[in-house]
Amino acid sequence: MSLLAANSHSMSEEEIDEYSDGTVKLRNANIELMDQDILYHLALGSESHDLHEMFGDVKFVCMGGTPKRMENFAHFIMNEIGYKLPAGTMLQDISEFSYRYSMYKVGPVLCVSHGMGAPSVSILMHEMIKLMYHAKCQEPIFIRIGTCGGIGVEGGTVIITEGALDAQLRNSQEFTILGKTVQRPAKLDEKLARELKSLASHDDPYDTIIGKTLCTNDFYEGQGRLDGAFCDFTEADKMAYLEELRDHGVVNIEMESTIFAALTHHAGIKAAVVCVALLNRLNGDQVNAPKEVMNEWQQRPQTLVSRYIRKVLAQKGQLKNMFGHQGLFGHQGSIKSPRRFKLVQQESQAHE
Ligand SMILES: O=P(O)(O)O[C@H]1O[C@H](CO)[C@@H](O)[C@H]1O
Ligand SMILES: O=c1cc[nH]c(=O)[nH]1
Repeated sequence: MSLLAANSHSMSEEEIDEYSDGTVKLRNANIELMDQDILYHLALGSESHDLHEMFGDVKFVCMGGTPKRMENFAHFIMNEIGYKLPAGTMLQDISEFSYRYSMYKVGPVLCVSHGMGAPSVSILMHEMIKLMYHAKCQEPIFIRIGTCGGIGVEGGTVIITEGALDAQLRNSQEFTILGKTVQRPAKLDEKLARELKSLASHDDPYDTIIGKTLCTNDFYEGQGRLDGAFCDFTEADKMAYLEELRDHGVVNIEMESTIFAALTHHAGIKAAVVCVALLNRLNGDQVNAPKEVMNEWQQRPQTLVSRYIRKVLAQKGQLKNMFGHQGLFGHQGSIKSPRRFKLVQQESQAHE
């Protein structure tokens, strides 16, 4: 009998949406049969760390391209939800020794950097979904907090993705598995997108809109820029392409939404993408807003997501309960076998 047939946890496309206990299930029966599962790029392991103890309370997984943005978000959300670290402790990058991604935990919120583009996000998503599984997290929600180029929208506009399209305008992500092409739907949670939109305030000094997002594998030629190292098309070609995208309902371009949507959907995890536009691509290609302005713009998706997290926690009556929680320092202390943890670190360093 094949491994998949032998294991009741391998799930069909229909079943995965209907699991009843709220925990994340894996579509891979192999994992349960392994002695240990090393989440190599996170510097964590299912035997070396007590993942349930460390991450079992996670409800929100927020991701964005850069380690600094996610560290800032961790500090921001800590303040927003009134989470207190134990005296004398500070936020730590849990995945520091992977030298790949950064991860900060603030109570029920995990803040993780994902790097640029589909391959980087794909590796992280496999390990994050497995982390949710090992930790037995209940119905975690994944949100990407990103930046993008706007199409017909001004820099500083916040854009919630209602449909993620690949470079051929398909609402899916293409994978090559064992040499074969596989398409998986790039589905985000529509209700979550609407709920996020509803949390935009009339008092916000910027627009928050919902629209389709184009996801490319490149920042330059792939996004129709004239300012890459190479360019074999004219400005008129570029403008015709951007107008075509606009006619299709596309309001922004970035580089991770389809893989993020496809893998969360495949795992039965609700997800959303919220980005801020750094420029209006109809007006140019260079990202040239002053640093301070861009920093303030990048805060905007974080503010929207924090309103959502606060709302959910308030509904659960958990906004104030967090003061008594075990802080991050406590979680860092949940390594089951320090020796194994050292090995994971050494292995990570050896692959640097
Ligand atoms: O701001 P982040 O999250 O990194 O995302 C956007 O910025 C990068 C390009 O500058 C791409 O990864 C794109 O998707
Ligand atoms: O134009 C842009 C800006 C940010 N990120 C992108 O992928 N494209």
